Amino acid sequence: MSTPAAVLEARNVTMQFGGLKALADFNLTLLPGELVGLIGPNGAGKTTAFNAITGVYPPSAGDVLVAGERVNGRRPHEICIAGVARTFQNIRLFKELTALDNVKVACHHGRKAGFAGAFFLTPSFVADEERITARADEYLEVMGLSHRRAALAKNLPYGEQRRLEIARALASGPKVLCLDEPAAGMNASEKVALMELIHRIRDQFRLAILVIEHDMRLVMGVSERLVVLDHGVTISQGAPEKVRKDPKVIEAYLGDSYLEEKKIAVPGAPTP
Ligand SMILES: Nc1ncnc2c1ncn2[C@@H]1O[C@H](COP(=O)(O)OP(=O)(O)OP(=O)(O)O)[C@@H](O)[C@H]1O
Repeated sequence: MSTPAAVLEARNVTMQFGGLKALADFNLTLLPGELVGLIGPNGAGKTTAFNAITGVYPPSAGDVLVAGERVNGRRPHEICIAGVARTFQNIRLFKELTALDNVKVACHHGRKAGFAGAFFLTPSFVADEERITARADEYLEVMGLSHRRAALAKNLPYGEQRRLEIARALASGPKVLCLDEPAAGMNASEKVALMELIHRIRDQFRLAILVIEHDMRLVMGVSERLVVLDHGVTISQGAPEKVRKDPKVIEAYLGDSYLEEKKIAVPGAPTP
């Protein structure tokens, strides 16, 4: 049985690459409107969790459900249609297209107009096209990019390219938005502004958002709940103030020397 109203569920999802278990028995339930941070040191399995959820790799074991529907084995675009959109750690825009066209491409999801409509510019095709342009403009506005609508994606400053990726993800009309390090490469004030923006789009579109972010202070400030991975294993989860004090999290991030220095006992660890 799926949890009522959950928009996304991962149940015991495991990703095995040869001898490496990059993700082990990963469980996650996202409700509409929840903003959850997925954190952990380098190589912890965060992107692997995203890849398993969004169909980049089919999970080696376990299930992924979108709005109660099992989506294991579906292709990424099919999972996107089911309601999960994502951005990537390395920006993946159509660099030679304008900002507007980058968003319009995503707005075309599920569009029925065929070749004939496009070739003969039938009235319904033109009306459809206008509606899509208007929608794409709205997403650009939400992300503060209206002034860049005609600019080629490759010519946008880095921070704006990241915001354009989010605009494009929003344009597919998702229930769940997975953001892989959306603030990477930004300066401190850009990061804070982006996190405020992520909060706003969550409220405006009533989205569930799962965000990977390395900046602990930032992600703790923006998320209502955190899930912490280390070596593919979920070592802690809960409210940021609880996770922040969890010795297992401190140990994973900072190593034993920090714990010894601060005299913090790790549950389950042998006493010296
Ligand atoms: N396609 C793959 N084939 C083999 N190993 C992989 C593959 N993808 C990821 N891994 C390995 O799985 C582990 C988890 O990687 P992953 O990228 O998910 O970590 P991460 O938490 O996102 O790290 P980072 O914060 O550095 O991006 C790493 O050891 C990585 O080398």
